[in-house]
Amino acid sequence: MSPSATDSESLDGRLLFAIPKKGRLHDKCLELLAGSDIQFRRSHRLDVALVKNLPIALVFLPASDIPSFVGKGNVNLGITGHDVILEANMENEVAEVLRLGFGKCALQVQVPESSPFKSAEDLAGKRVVTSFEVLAGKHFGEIDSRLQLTGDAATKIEYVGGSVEAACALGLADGIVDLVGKYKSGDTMRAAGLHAIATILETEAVLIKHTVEKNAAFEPLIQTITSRIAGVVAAGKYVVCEYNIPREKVHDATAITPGRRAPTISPLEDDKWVAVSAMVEKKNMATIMDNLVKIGAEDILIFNLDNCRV
Ligand SMILES: Nc1ncnc2c1ncn2[C@@H]1O[C@H](COP(=O)(O)OP(=O)(O)OP(=O)(O)O)[C@@H](O)[C@H]1O
Ligand SMILES: O=P(O)(O)OC[C@H]1O[C@H](OP(=O)(O)OP(=O)(O)O)[C@H](O)[C@@H]1O
Repeated sequence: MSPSATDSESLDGRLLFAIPKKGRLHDKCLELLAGSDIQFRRSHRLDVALVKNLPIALVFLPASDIPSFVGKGNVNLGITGHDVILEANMENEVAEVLRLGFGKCALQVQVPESSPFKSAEDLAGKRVVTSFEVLAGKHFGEIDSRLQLTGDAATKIEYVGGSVEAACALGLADGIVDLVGKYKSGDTMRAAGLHAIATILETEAVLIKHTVEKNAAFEPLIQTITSRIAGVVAAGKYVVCEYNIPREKVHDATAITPGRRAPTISPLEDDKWVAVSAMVEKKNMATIMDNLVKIGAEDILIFNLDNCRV
């Protein structure tokens, strides 16, 4: 009989890799796994999936539980938000191996547009609702102690599991602490008639590993997985830019497209011209092309990368 993911013996010798089972990070994690050629089939409703081509088992968990699973060594590796690591107080138990460039958002203090409170200090002593009671508690704890607000005068932090943005309209809170997406950011906040008055933390998804020796035997496999995932992340971040430029402009061209180490410069049949090839950050692509045109570059081409190791 072939091993099943529910058969705990089949997990022996496998590195356990925790993946968010739903929510904002889930789909991006599946893209990373596919790009890293980590092949698996997850049976309906099962939260453990054996990887077919590597000695790994994927464990699908809520993003907020992953820091403590990794921190306590129940799983070896995981992907989650930097914010939830701090919220779980696991920053000393897990090592952040790689930033993944998605799940970018900010944990912000928000109040109704019409609120008289203009800063987190104004809100101190009032009612604050959040899913991040540790981080919000630390933030307002510091303000309270600075403003000497103690006992009944201290800020009242109340936990809710979701839909935090509704708390002010429902009369439960004077302000909230919640995440605001970095791209197309603030839709939820604006729809709820709120605006941000302070930022507690900027965060993105990270690859994390257990810090203690429990991982020693898996270290070579962790290196392989990290290198593959880093390749997928870099391939999403960079494009290759190729163009022709008069030879006397090579110096200017190199300043515009320095590449990661140096641009590749190749001769053309016309010896007054050279071809240049360099990796550039996707987000700067349009400006770089504008600047190349200005110095006389021609035939500028941009190529997406499927994968890379840089
Ligand atoms: N709007 C957003 N834009 C980008 N990243 C986000 C956003 N909201 C949350 N994240 C990131 O995704 C992580 C998981 O958030 P998400 O709301 O998906 O949680 P979840 O595990 O689905 O929880 P829930 O049980 O509340 O649905 C957050 O900790 C944060 O790092
Ligand atoms: O700035 P935006 O892109 O609008 O995203 C922000 C919202 O996303 C998250 O909640 P999510 O939608 O995951 O659901 P939740 O309220 O159940 O946590 C977060 O808690 C905000 O409410």
